[in-house]
Amino acid sequence: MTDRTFGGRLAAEFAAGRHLCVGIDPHAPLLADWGLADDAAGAERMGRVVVEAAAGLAACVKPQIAFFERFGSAGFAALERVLSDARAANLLVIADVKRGDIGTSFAAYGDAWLTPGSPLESDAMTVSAYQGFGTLTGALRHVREHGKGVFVLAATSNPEAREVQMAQRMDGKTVAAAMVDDAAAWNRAEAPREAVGSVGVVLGATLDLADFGIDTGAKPDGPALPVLAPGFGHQGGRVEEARTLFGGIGHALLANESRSILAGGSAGITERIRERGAAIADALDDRRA
Ligand SMILES: O=C(O)c1cc(=O)[nH]c(=O)n1[C@@H]1O[C@H](COP(=O)(O)O)[C@@H](O)[C@H]1O
Repeated sequence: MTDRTFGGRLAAEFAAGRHLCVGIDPHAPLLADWGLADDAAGAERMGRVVVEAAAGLAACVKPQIAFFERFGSAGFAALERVLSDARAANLLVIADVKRGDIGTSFAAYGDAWLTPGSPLESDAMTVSAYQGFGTLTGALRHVREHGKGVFVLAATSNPEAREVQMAQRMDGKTVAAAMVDDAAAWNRAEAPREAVGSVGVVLGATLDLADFGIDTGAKPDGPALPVLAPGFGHQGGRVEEARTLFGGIGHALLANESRSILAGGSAGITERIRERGAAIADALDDRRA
């Protein structure tokens, strides 16, 4: 295990009992709730307050880029300042960008979000491999060379996902299970001695993963597979059920909550993060990687 890899840094968070990922999703109604304008300055203020509150309590933050992107260049400038605060606070950042494209174009997305020193530098990004796992090569270079991470969409929390993600790939696996297997295989091949891999998957906390052909019975061979699990809180998933939901695949689980933590204004946000962090840590008590 090394803190020069994303997986190593995740392992350190888990060892400290931190499994919570706090979403930074400046929805218009939430900004109103916080007494903030629905503009780039409002989104920046929310982001920076969340970063300050999450430092030391959560494993990571996950800015949802769409809520910044809607303000154009001002939104990206705001996001850069949020990311810079998070780096200064030593908080892991997963950029929720869900990028995917043909390999050459996708590589530019990887460069934007994962190059050390880039204005948008993050520790990990969410990616879509529905154009083929091989298109991810450009981002995987940053995983290998710069200790970055990626989370590949596998079984997402939204109900519309089933028709695509339950479909069969040419090898007979469901698309969702194929993403899980390809991510785990990359970690086994590239970092066999790491306790936790640097390539993870997104699995919704609102799902029965067996429906998607995903085996939750046993821990996959090799490094533990990082699982970013949105869908807790507002979408109905309960952290108290995390072990039942993820079983053997949940050895390196990051539970994301956004609206359930952000709702209610800025007052009390530290307490809400502390409480949600304790709830997920309790639920996974014997699961520390
Ligand atoms: O990749 C994601 O983060 C993601 C995948 C998924 O399957 N479901 C999902 O809700 N998300 C994101 O996770 C966050 C969930 O927000 P809340 O429902 O407010 O907790 C949003 O930013 C979503 O875009």
